[in-house]
Amino acid sequence: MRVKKTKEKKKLITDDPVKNFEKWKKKYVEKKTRVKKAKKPTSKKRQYETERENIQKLVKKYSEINPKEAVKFSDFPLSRNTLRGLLEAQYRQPTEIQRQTIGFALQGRDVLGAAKTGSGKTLAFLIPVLECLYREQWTAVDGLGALVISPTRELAYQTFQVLRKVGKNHDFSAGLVIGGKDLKDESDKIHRTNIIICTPGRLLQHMDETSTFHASNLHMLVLDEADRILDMGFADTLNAIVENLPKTRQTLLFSATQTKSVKDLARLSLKNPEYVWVHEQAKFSTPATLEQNYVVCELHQKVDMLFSFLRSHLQKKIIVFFACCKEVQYLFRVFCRLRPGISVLALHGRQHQMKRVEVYNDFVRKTAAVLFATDIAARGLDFPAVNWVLQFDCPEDANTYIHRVGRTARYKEGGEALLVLLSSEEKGMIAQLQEKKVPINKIQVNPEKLICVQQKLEAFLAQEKEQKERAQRCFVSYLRSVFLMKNKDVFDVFQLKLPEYAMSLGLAVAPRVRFLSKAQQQMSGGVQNNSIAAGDESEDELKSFKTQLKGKQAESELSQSEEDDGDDGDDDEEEGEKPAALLCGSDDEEEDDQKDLDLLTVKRKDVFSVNEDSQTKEETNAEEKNNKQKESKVKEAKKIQKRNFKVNTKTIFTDNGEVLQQWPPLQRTMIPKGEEEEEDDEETSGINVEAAKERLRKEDQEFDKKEYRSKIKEKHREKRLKEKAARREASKQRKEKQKEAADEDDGDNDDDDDGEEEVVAYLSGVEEEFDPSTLPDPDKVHDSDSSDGEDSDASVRGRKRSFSDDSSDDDGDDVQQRPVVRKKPRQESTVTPLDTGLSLAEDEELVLHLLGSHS
Ligand SMILES: Nc1ncnc2c1ncn2[C@@H]1O[C@H](COP(=O)(O)OP(=O)(O)OP(=O)(O)O)[C@@H](O)[C@H]1O
Repeated sequence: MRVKKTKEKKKLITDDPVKNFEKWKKKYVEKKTRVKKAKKPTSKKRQYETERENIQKLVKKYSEINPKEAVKFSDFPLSRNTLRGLLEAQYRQPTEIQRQTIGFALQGRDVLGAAKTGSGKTLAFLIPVLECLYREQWTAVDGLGALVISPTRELAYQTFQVLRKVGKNHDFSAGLVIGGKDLKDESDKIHRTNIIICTPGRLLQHMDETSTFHASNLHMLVLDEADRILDMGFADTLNAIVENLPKTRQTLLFSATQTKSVKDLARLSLKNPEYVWVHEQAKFSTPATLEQNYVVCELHQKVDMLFSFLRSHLQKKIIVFFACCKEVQYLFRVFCRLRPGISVLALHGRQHQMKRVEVYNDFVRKTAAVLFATDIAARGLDFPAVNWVLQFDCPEDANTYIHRVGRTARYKEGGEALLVLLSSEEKGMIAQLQEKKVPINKIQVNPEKLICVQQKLEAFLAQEKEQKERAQRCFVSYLRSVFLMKNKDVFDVFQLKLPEYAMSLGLAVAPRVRFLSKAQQQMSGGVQNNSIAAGDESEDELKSFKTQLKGKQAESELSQSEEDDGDDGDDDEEEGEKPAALLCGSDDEEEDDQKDLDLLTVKRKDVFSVNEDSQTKEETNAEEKNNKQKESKVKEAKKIQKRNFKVNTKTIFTDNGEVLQQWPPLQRTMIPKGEEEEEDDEETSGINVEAAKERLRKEDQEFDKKEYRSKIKEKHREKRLKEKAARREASKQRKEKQKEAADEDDGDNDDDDDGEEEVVAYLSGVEEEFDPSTLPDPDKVHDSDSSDGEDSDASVRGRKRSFSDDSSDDDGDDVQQRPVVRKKPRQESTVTPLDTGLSLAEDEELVLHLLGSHS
């Protein structure tokens, strides 16, 4: 049946193809328009609606989140893009802090999260950030939606990298806003950025200076290392930032050492925040996989100890923490030269941004290396597989200790930490650590295993003045950092043995540390009286020093120190005095370092000029005073010069009463003594400019005269030589003619020998007036191009040899050059005709007779 039907159909088609085509076409067009109609409007709507439906579904689930049941990230109501990002970055299961905080954050609650170092706090806030903007369907035109503030550039950079990895499937734009980068470039893009990871100083700078930048739409604010950002160092900056943010935002605070200060939290206007202390009930506040020890040693043993430690841990990845930049700078350099057998890197706040990133990436990649660092590397940095953290200098407090050691033993890995303490620091520091639940054991250093490097350092310093200056700055800077520490139970600068410490750095003598002697004076209460007596020190110095002694100031400087733009007091000082350095990441270390050796100067507390009034007044007063002083000194000097005073004169007499000058040494002049007009001027070390000019003028004249005379002499000499050569040539020609006439075989070489030296001298002396006609005939016997007497002797010797030994190989050239001469034996050329006293005819007869008788 079926076969029959198809046959009939085929027949129909073949019967009327046009009809069939029309029919098919009609059907096709109908179908196409139907599909078009059905597809076009609904597809757009559906996509939009699907997204909204998805979001609604997710939001509905928020209230059902049970952290205990969340084993995988997919157990949380997260967007598909976020889940894909996590999976692609190999994050499958949430850590404890992530499990406990993500739910609250998704629900829109303010969160205070605390968990041990290396426990995954970064993702605990980045996931809610992504979800928040996804929920709002954020786009570029909406501007800034979420803000993450980090205390250091390196940490901001690291967080930015994690965000890029996890959030790569979303369409939001993210930006890294930190100091040391091109401000203009940032300004151009910042208004289109949805998520900003930043350091506080740079963010505030944009808020102040970039007109297109505003944060009025901000939905979420995150403070990473919140306790650090909320402490005094950033207080003013943070207050200013918060003022620019909308109050309706959600705020998340994370740290391993979370603040509970109500006052701090009030500043952020948190609304009913959720406290999440993951390890509150834990026995210890540091990772369980971390082994911690400390040693007590003398200050002057520390460098040897560090070197010995490195020598015995060559295959490890180590971070060494120091108290200040200049220690890192000096010890990094000398350790590179000491070649401990492991690569040494340095990271501190005085490096240019490019260098900082380079070092950071370098250390991330390396499997065995040691990084010398200040506390800019103490918080948050996630260098993979660090085996050891060595604290060369005692940390400021227990919290700093916890963050420093937290650079190892991260996320289930193991690690070791060693703290080096001075005996004066031991009691106070260990008590603090115990209070913070840090398990730490005391171990001993084996003195026999210590490698002494002092002599090598001394040798380096003897070779390089720059290194010596670095050592001096390191010395002063360390003492200053100890001096400025708040906790005086732990840090007592007056207990330190300074000469020994200086020697351990390779210095022969301990540099003078003025702030210490002044502090001592002040402690003994004698500063007021002494300040008047000490006439050599300016009032400004004294004033700045007094301010320095005020604890509050020091505190602020120290806490400020961790910000990326500087990590010890010096850096802040640099920033304060040169705001430009903050913008371009300037590294003007030498100039600033010099100050260390001189005097401890006050650093600015309010780096961002929030409390401008009182402070700037003080500063401008001091500046004005300084300028006035400088001006008056210049004026005074000019006055002295005008009055022709003799300044700085020191006269020493010999036993015989003759005047001796020791310093400055007498300047030797070309002018004979008798000609000097103002000879007595030289007795002074001051300079009489007019007299000096006059003397220079005379010396120039004298020099010109001498030059002129020598040129004239030279010309005369040339003339004489030319004449001589011409005479010689004439006599040669005459002789040749005579010889031709007298005897064909007569030789003519002898004269040339004595003149050869002079010819050479002539050629080299006055090249421009060279006259080829003065040269000896090249066809004659001349075998030497020699230009000195010795060579010309040699040529003579060579010629003699060639005459005496024709077959000699050595003289082959001579043989070729002088075929004619060699045919004639030298003796024959000297035979003179015998004078018989007869006539020519008689002589002929006599010869014939003799020949006849002889034959
Ligand atoms: N869910 C996860 N699964 C696997 N690894 C994770 C997870 N979360 C975080 N990590 C890894 O753990 C390490 C530490 O994470 P993170 O830097 O966020 O710790 P942290 O708590 O912020 O440390 P710190 O207190 O020192 O800042 C990182 O290498 C990170 O990749």
